[in-house]
Amino acid sequence: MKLFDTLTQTQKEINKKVINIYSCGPTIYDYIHIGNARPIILMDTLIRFLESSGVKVNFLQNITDIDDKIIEKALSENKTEKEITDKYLSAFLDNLNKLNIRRPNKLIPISERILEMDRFISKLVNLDAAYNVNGDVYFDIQKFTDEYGKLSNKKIQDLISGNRVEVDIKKNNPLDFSIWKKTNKGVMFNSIFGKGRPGWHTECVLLVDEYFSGETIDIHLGGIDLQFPHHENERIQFIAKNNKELANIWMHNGHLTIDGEKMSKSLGNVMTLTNFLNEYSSDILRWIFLTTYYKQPLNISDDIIEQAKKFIQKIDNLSKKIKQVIITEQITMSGYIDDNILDEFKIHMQDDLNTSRVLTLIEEVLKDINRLISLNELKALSTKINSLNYIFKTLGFSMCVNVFASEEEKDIFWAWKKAVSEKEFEKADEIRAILISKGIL
Ligand SMILES: Nc1ncnc2c1ncn2[C@@H]1O[C@H](COP(=O)(O)OP(=O)(O)OP(=O)(O)O)[C@@H](O)[C@H]1O
Ligand SMILES: [Zn+2]
Repeated sequence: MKLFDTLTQTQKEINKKVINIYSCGPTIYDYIHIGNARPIILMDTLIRFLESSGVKVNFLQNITDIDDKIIEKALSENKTEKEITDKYLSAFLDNLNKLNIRRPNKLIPISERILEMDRFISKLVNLDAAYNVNGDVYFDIQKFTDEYGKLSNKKIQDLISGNRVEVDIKKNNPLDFSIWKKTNKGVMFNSIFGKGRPGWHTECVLLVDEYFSGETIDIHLGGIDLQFPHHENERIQFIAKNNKELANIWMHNGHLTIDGEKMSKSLGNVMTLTNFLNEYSSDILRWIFLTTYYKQPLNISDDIIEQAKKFIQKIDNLSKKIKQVIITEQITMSGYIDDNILDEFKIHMQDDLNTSRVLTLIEEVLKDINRLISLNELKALSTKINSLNYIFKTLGFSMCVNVFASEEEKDIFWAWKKAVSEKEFEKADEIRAILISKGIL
């Protein structure tokens, strides 16, 4: 399949039997918002599709449980960092369950890798790619001027003269970034450099390096806001240590916006995922994300939520209709799938996850299904419905169209018909309520 790579700004072919993937995980100091769910659902869609095509996926994700934001929150709430991270990690995992996310093969809290971090940073220092200033360790950009800035298409000189970086007298160069931070505040760890804690950019690259044994991985994913400096800094450390690219494909999702602005904790315009899922559903959020090319910004609005609700309602109504057809026409659905529909689905997904085109395909299949029902051409019905259900499952939706009616359901349905025809309206109403609760009417 083809996926867009930020580094080369091209669509790259990726056709392997085993695919290694890394995605930057959350910093667990607060509930995640629906913007944070965009890379999560994007990754889930990609992995589900790859696995449905027989690819073995090794998916690694970190949990940033050491960070200044966590320390600040712990201090402000008079709690330990662990109390904060335990609370938000369990909320995050609960969110993943409710979103029906295929779990990473490995989900590693960085606090479990401090020894390895020490070794990784020492290696960079020994290679002269980093330097220690009284217990603060910095990456030395000056040694990598050929490579630094390539991922985000920035020139080192522009970055310095653009005054985008704070001046720190301990650094050789204003762009050098902290990889081990000496500290006397908040949680800290022993290292050969003294007490401190790791820098965020090193957390991710260390895990990639360790878990995938220093080999270039296939896909690295994160939101576009992480492209610079976070991913640039991950990449340069990997190159410094291994003399090879970190990832073959750098995937970046566009922002979820609200009133045209990035949804972000710092701007205070967030809707937490928990609240969204309480009010709407995981299927509604998935549908909304699928409407737009993942690299484009996507604005969340009442309007798009309404459209999503209508879609889900349409599937629900169809499901009921099919169940009634199965009962009244006494048909049994086959297990066959329409290969043409599946082929088309695959072609769109292989085209850099052209999910909006997949939604159009779904609408076409729905039209076909309704046409077959109105013409009473029931033989071809099951292959269409099975194909639709296959697509829903592969995209991680929990909804599907009924293809079966139990004997009990059939009996209740006919009892209702009988009550209606015999004008026993009270009884008919009672049975009708049962049929509604069973999703038949
Ligand atoms: N509005 C958004 N739309 C899409 N992706 C986003 C959005 N905000 C954050 N992300 C992505 O979510 C993932 C987790 O990011 P991170 O933990 O840095 O977010 P955050 O600190 O909560 O962001 P913020 O403080 O801006 O709300 C990253 O891949 C990031 O790019
Ligand atoms: Zn990262």
